[in-house]
Amino acid sequence: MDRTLLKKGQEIEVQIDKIVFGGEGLGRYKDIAIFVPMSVPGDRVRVELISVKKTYARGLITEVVEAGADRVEGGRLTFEDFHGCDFAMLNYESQLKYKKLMVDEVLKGVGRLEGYEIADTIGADNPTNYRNKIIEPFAFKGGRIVSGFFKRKSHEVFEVEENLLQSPLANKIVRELKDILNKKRISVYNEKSHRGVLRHVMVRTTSYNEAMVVLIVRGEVDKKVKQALYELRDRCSEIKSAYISINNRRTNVALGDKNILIYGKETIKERLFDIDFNISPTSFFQINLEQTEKLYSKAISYFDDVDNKHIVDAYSGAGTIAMIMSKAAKKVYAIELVESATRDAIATSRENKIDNIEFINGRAEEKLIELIDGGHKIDSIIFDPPRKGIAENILHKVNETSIDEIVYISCNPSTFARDAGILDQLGYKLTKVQPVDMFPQTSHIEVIGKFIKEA
Ligand SMILES: C[S@@+](CC[C@H](N)C(=O)[O-])C[C@H]1O[C@@H](n2cnc3c(N)ncnc32)[C@H](O)[C@@H]1O
Repeated sequence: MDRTLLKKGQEIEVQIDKIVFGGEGLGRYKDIAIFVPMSVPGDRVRVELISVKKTYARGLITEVVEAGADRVEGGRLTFEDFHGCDFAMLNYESQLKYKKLMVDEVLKGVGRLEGYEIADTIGADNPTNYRNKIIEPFAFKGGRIVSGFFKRKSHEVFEVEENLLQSPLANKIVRELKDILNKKRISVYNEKSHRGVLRHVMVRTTSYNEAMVVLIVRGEVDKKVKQALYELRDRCSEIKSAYISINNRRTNVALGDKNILIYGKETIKERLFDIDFNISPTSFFQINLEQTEKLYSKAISYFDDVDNKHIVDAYSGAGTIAMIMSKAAKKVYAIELVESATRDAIATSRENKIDNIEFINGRAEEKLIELIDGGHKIDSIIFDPPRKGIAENILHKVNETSIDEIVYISCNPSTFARDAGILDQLGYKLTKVQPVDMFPQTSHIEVIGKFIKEA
């Protein structure tokens, strides 16, 4: 078919055949691939085309003509209807099923891998209100300060009364904060003019029902903004730590360079495996506590034997995995780039009298190489890098050693698949893969892989 027959803005009817990596449904119109966000296999949908390319087009649903079996009921159609959750149109069991299929597909497609065992996705008992950290942008709309999430592919803020993924405590704090800010009539940052004050709010909540609030502003520590945080504490006694973060840059990154403690403690604590971990505003901490316990247990079970071993925890964040493994290991090296995270980890280890971890602050691509070049004994490595994956020089360096076991946790299956492909070429075979649903209602998925060097 001549694709020029398709035009942006046109409405067509499509049968959805599958969900592809990234979470969109895929169907065909004549011989053109049509990607349809928020659709499920078996759906027959009317879509309005929002872009038309040479070999494919993308359309947004205007009507579900016939619903696929995995679709939830309730007549909701859009990303906004589902509070910005791009997988919430699927019932929960099906989310888990498609996540496993997506991981498998990307391992075969990107990594060209085969011969591994892939387990069913580990699901959550609580697939809503699980997030312990939220960051919401502010906007000024209809004469009011609002906050929420950005609409799909736009910078227009969409507000919801009770966010589906946030903890009830975070929902309450954000609601009270907006009420206070509206009464104080503090200006909202405008990214075009680079003027105005309020940019984002970040709230971390814990299983102790405590919270940290970080108000991110342009300018300086203003009296009115400070006052707003004090009034917020009067309304929400759960807040144990409050910061103002100054972000004067033209950037999409929320947190600024200067984070100033306004009241309370510098860190809040969260408990995992009987350890209370310190968390600063800028330190990484997994956002879903229930699933983190399952993720770490499974990852650690992938090691043949930890007892008395020398382990590297590369990309170690606030030191969670290192500290859990230190109970059985002889020594753990914890390598982390962000200074506050290393500082938090050191404080946690002291408070818990853990003395067999060496905390190394710096880039894994330099510090791990130094460890290896320094001749330190290393039996196994656990990697848990950010979305961009592991720097390639690390994988080549590891290959020069006698380390024959690697466990790799990833929040991005496509870079995981790329790195697994490189490891495969080096002789490290991917033997087992475990998808873990850290992000229910969204198409994001965490994976754990075990690699063994062939003798
Ligand atoms: C996905 S988090 C994992 C943290 C930790 N393992 C956990 O489960 O909480 C990735 C961590 O890698 C850190 N990081 C990012 N780039 C890095 C680099 N080049 N070298 C070392 N750490 C890095 C981030 O600051 C973050 O703490």
